[in-house]
Amino acid sequence: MQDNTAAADHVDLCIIGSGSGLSLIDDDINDWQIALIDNGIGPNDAFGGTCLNAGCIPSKMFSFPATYALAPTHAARVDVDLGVQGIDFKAIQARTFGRTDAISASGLAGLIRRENLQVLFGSATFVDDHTVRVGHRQITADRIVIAAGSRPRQVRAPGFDDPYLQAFVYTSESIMRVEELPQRLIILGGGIEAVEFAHIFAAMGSQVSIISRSEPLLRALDSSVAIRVTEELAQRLVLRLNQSVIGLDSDDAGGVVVSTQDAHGIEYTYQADAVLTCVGRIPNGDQLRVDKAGISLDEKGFIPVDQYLRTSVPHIWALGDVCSPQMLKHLANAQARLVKRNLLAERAGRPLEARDERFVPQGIFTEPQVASVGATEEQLQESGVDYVVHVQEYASVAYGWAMNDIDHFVKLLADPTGEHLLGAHIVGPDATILIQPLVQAMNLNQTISDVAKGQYWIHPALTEVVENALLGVLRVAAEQSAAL
Ligand SMILES: Cc1cc2nc3c(=O)[nH]c(=O)nc-3n(C[C@H](O)[C@H](O)[C@H](O)COP(=O)(O)OP(=O)(O)OC[C@H]3O[C@@H](n4cnc5c(N)ncnc54)[C@H](O)[C@@H]3O)c2cc1C
Ligand SMILES: NC(=O)c1ccc[n+]([C@@H]2O[C@H](COP(=O)([O-])OP(=O)(O)OC[C@H]3O[C@@H](n4cnc5c(N)ncnc54)[C@H](O)[C@@H]3O)[C@@H](O)[C@H]2O)c1
Repeated sequence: MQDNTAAADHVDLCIIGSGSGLSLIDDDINDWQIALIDNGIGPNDAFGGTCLNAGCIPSKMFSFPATYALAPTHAARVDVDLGVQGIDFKAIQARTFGRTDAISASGLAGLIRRENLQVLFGSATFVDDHTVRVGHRQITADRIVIAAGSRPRQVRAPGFDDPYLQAFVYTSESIMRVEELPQRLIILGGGIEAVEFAHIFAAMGSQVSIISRSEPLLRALDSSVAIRVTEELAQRLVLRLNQSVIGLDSDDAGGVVVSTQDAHGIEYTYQADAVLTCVGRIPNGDQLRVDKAGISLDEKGFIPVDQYLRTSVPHIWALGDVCSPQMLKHLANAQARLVKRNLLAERAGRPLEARDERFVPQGIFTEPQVASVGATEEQLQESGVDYVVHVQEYASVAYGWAMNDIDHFVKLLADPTGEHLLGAHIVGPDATILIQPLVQAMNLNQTISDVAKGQYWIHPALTEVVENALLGVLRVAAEQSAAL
């Protein structure tokens, strides 16, 4: 990576982080001198952030072929006898990283050609609110954007800091580049990464066990969805729930032993060839010395930002995982677009634009797929908001019959008048696609009636389950108000 010491030490804009921060750089700000600082992702110190190098994109390039491995089970439901001859893990690795590494390299090469941009490789720390240090350079900037992302949380238990044992421990940044497919893989954690990687590695041929300190998996989701996913994964994987990890040791056969303890103090041991930690991510603000710029982190380590994505220091902005607990790429991208518009607005003396993050959807690419937007039923109950609920089974529509689906559903939560959705949760095939009209309805303030009745729904496509879910929740609301 270029570290051009002849370049100016004062710039108009300094960006920390080459993930979503990269999209700030385009021809609209060609008249600004820009510094972009990045310290790289994963074992290769890859340029371009998490999504491209170790997150959304490679993990989905693994999970798509993994889903084929379940085709025999799905096919058997509709009287087709399929066999999987095998999955070529090395070929999937080569195809995935052949593509993402090339995009990372060409993206960097394209940036370096920009005359108004200097790219600095290393870890940025603040010296004061206008000055950032990277290696031996100090860059002063009129404005700074912090887009430094997050990193995997480490497990704190005896053995996890042992250099010999660390060779067996992987995170999302290293597991997809593992030299050999582990025969026995233990995944620690019960969240999104855990269920996505469990699906991938079980399909590739590893014996996968998930160890989670709570129950069900995906506990932050609507509980009916979380329970459904947990039940289905339990049919294919070993689940050890409600157990806390208390240690890691070597075994006599060249592997490792993970020790756990349950709520009653009973201890268990599990042998593995590799351990993947999926116990959450830590925002990287703590490594930036933001206090030197006059910024304090919140109690969870995020950089606080206002409705315009400005930090407490008006010329320092933040976006993405470093300031957003949801940690989702489509949110980081939207924030980068907003920061860009606000930088231009400020330059032109126009009013700033506020963010709208009421209805940020989420898709989880395990088997079964999950998608959700808005409130869960538990959140509505906790906050005392009145609601009506309707669950529409895939099995209730013609395409669900064609699939012979018996397990999956769309769950809608609406205000008691049946006018607007409060939450939508889907578990089952193509959930991440089926949710989109509901995301649209909530973000564009469309009524349930308009979305359900104001358009043609293709017959007999699976989207009819969404249409019927909308009609169903309208019916429940009407019945409830008639009963009052
Ligand atoms: C396995 C996995 C799968 C995921 N799948 C999905 C998905 O399917 N859908 C989805 O929406 N989201 C997904 N995510 C989340 C998504 O990847 C992140 O929300 C998103 O990439 C965050 O973007 P960002 O720009 O905030 O941070 P990043 O893309 O991480 O960019 C931050 C950059 O800053 C650099 N940096 C950090 N500290 C410093 C410093 N001090 N100095 C200089 N540079 C620094 C880092 O090296 C990095 O390049 C996934 C995440 C993981 C781990
Ligand atoms: N498809 C997607 O959108 C996608 C995919 C992967 C990751 N991500 C993003 O990345 C972020 C991180 O994912 P994740 O699965 O690591 O986090 P998560 O917050 O979804 O799950 C973390 C899990 O680790 C457990 N945990 C936390 N601390 C622990 C400890 N000390 N010991 C044992 N268990 C512990 C939690 O109980 C939870 O089950 C998420 O916020 C998510 O938005 C998104």
